[in-house]
Amino acid sequence: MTKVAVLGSGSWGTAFANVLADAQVADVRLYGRRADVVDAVNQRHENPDYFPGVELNPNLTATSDPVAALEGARFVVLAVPSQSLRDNLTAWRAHIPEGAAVVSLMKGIELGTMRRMSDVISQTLDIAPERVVCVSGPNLAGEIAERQPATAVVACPHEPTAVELQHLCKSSYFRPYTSTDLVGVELGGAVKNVIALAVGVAVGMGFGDNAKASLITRGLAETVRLAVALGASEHTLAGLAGMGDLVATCSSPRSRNRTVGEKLGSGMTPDEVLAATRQTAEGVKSSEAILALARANGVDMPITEAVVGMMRNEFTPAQALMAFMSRSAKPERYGL
Ligand SMILES: NC(=O)c1ccc[n+]([C@@H]2O[C@H](COP(=O)([O-])OP(=O)(O)OC[C@H]3O[C@@H](n4cnc5c(N)ncnc54)[C@H](O)[C@@H]3O)[C@@H](O)[C@H]2O)c1
Ligand SMILES: O=P(O)(O)OC[C@H](O)CO
Repeated sequence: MTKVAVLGSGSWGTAFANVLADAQVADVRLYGRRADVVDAVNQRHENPDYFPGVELNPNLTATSDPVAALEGARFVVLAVPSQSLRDNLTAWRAHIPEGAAVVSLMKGIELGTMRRMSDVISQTLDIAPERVVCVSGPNLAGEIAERQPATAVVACPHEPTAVELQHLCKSSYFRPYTSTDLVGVELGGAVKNVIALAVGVAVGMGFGDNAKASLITRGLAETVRLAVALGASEHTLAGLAGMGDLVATCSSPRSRNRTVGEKLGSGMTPDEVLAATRQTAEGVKSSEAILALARANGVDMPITEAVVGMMRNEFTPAQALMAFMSRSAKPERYGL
């Protein structure tokens, strides 16, 4: 059986490891930092912190020893916060098997370097981009842990590697497609978190579906502008890792990013919101990196700019709305 190591036993690491175990074609080992989580997965087949009452596949085993998790792995799946990926990888690097493909589940851009996660992986591990895979799409971990139906995209510049992972994670409730457009898939996943923050702000301010649909649609337009400028195909952004994920995240009260925005829109300060947020809401930090990337490439991203301004406490949600609505009148454009 193909061995897969999943490093990170938070929300998505646990749910994706369970997808792999349910697909029944891989031997899956989940690494977690906390002994109590590892014990609960092994003994009670449950991760009570994230999915209380959800029964995980009994064949899914967990360990708090990353070396044991990584031994003999053909795929190494990474499910940690984007901003901690580089440090985590540096600690794990020596134990990642030669020739293993490395899979990013992250949806963020590194602060400071403006790098996509696949870039951070290739650079830190000194491996070719063809060995790096990204899985993304409309994948709210809670729904997937409950085995509700979902689709995703498995992206890798080396298509046979994407197909190999596709077979390992295809199950009765999880349907993965493949793509070779790693740039488009990663940017779709990272930018949708920022747009979901903006939609949350609108919800928190008490606005309705017109405002949400407007932000989703114009959010997609600015995502496409950035992604195409960086070499992605605009078709990728019309697919599951673009529009699909944007719609799921912006519509779901389960989204951490939308929830952060909602609190901001309802009058909490950025500091109060962050103090009340326990899980990873990638858009908070990645919005800064995405805005920097956009500016470096001459791309206009007004919604991202508004989110950054609100998170920096430079202006209020009401001022951000006013700035957005009073932009100059122009023809509708999608993409560049
Ligand atoms: N939760 C989802 O629904 C979902 C779905 C798709 C993609 N993602 C992406 O997956 C990535 C991980 O998200 P998550 O939801 O699993 O996050 P989480 O907060 O639920 O879990 C993060 C995990 O990383 C571990 N970790 C390792 N180093 C860490 C550090 N330095 N700081 C904090 N935690 C550290 C934590 O112990 C925890 O197990 C994010 O990029 C997120 O955007 C999440
Ligand atoms: O809870 P969020 O906002 O991190 O979104 C989770 C997933 O990325 C949705 O696909």
